[in-house]
Amino acid sequence: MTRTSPAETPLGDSFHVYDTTLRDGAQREGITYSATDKLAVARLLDSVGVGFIEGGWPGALPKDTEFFARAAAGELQLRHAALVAFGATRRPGAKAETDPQVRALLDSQAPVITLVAKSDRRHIERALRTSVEEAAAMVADTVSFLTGQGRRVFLDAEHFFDGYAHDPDCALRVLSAGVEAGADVVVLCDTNGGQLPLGIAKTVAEVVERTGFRVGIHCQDDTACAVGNSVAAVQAGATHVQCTANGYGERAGNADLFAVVANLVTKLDMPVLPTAALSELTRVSHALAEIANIAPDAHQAYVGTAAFAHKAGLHASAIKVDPDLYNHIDPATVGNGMRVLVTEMAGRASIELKGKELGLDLAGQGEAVTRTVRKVKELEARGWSFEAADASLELLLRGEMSTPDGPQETVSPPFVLDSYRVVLDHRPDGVVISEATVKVHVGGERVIATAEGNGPVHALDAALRKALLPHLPWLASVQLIDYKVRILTEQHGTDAVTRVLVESSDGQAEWTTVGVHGNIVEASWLALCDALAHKAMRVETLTTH
Ligand SMILES: CC(=O)SCCNC(=O)CCNC(=O)[C@H](O)C(C)(C)COP(=O)(O)OP(=O)(O)OC[C@H]1O[C@@H](n2cnc3c(N)ncnc32)[C@H](O)[C@@H]1OP(=O)(O)O
Ligand SMILES: CC(=O)C(=O)O
Repeated sequence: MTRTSPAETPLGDSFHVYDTTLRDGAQREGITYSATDKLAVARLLDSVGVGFIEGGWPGALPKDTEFFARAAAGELQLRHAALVAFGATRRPGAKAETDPQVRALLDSQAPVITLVAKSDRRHIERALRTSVEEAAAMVADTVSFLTGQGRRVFLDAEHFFDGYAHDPDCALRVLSAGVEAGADVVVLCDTNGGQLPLGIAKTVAEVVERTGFRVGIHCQDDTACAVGNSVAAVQAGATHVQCTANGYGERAGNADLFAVVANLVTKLDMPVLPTAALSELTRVSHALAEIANIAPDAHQAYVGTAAFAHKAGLHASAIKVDPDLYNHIDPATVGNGMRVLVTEMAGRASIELKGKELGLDLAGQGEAVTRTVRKVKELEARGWSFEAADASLELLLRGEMSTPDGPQETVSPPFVLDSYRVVLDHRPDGVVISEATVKVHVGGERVIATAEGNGPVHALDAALRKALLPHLPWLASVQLIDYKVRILTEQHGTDAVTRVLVESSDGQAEWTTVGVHGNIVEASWLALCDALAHKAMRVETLTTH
């Protein structure tokens, strides 16, 4: 693996998208990548065409050493990116060629090496306990040793912005030492993440003008401005931007790769990724969250599942006319999609758009739409919530729709409840068992069934299945895959109501239903009944069309 610059990317070596998920991203609390995870992350990052992938710090972390060894042995074939090893310069007073950490960088066989160097006088004197002259010599010696060995070298100037504000000559001296010794890019790091966009832009522009060096940017997110700071730096002249997937990183994180590149491409018209890659961003962001074992952030800009989800009725009414009126870009550009949420904030347009999303023909259904809006608002005021329960909403809307002949098209329930009873049995041996009996009318018969379960809802579900299965064979494929309970104390003070969301699957589709009641078992029952009614409706639609 000898590539030292990005391949097959529109801007080639003139602009660098540099990813440090595997080094700085791994510094986030809660992330621990194995070497195998790292290889998988690198492949995904390469698939979206980032120019450089910083794999870690060989010699400092055994897993990183293993990652580079496995990459060099052929386990990592990168199509676009060049692989980078990260590490520190030689120690004060040492020789670069014999410093074990510098040797480990060389041994990693990475074609590109990023060296971190302190550029703030206070850090040099207090943390490194050395002089500015020696700090510059540490940089110069290490860069020239590594470039002499045929490696491309970038220099991460740690604490640059704070250091430049405190003592600009010292900060620039460190940069000059790197460039004069052969470093290609000096990366100005906002290590403490305390900067704001205007300040970043001013300093970057000033450094570019004063030095003429190729400048990169590395922003931490401690002011929640890492993405804005990175974009501002690029606008001010930086041609190398360091980011991490989903903004993973130490403390509050780093600049989010996906937001930074999407901003550069869609707002500044800079083709920093291969053309086809942009529409892969959402998929890759979620896949990387999976490997990091972190739930994807639904509200993440561009790639979150809620990034283009519209809840307010006024928004929906304009979106009905033209989605561009409330979307800052076409969501498909980044591989995402638009959704309309139906809640108490819905208006008629929200229901019309949701109906379209659900494949319902609402032409001539103006009254049904109005009634549905009213019902949703009334129900939500009592604790129901439809935004995550499309299946219950669809049943409600269909229930309000008229047929061409006039009468309402009621969604015929697959069974009619006579009664149910649940008892809890605390046995002498301490085992607690629930037992449920259901009495239902199904297929023209009255059926009674009893079953046990480890909780009341489990027992109820088991008894209902027992009663219905002989009459509704499709039930065998329906599984309850998620069950969420929320106690809504705010609704009635001490008289709390319970909201239950049930997610079901038949192996092909997944759907969510909701039930609300003062009693948790009844709330669960209502959600369960909607789940079966929704499946029955789909079975009926399939058999009648
Ligand atoms: C801003 C950033 O995020 S940079 C990336 C930081 N990442 C990490 O620290 C993760 C990996 N780190 C490690 O595994 C360990 O800290 C190691 C292997 C690098 C060093 O471990 P140790 O030798 O035990 O030293 P320790 O971590 O206590 O202190 C770091 C040493 O490096 C020195 N140092 C710090 N920055 C630099 C630098 N840019 N160049 C050279 N030396 C440096 C410190 O002065 C300190 O020296 P000292 O041991 O003489 O006091
Ligand atoms: C190099 C780096 O990670 C920083 O300065 O924040």
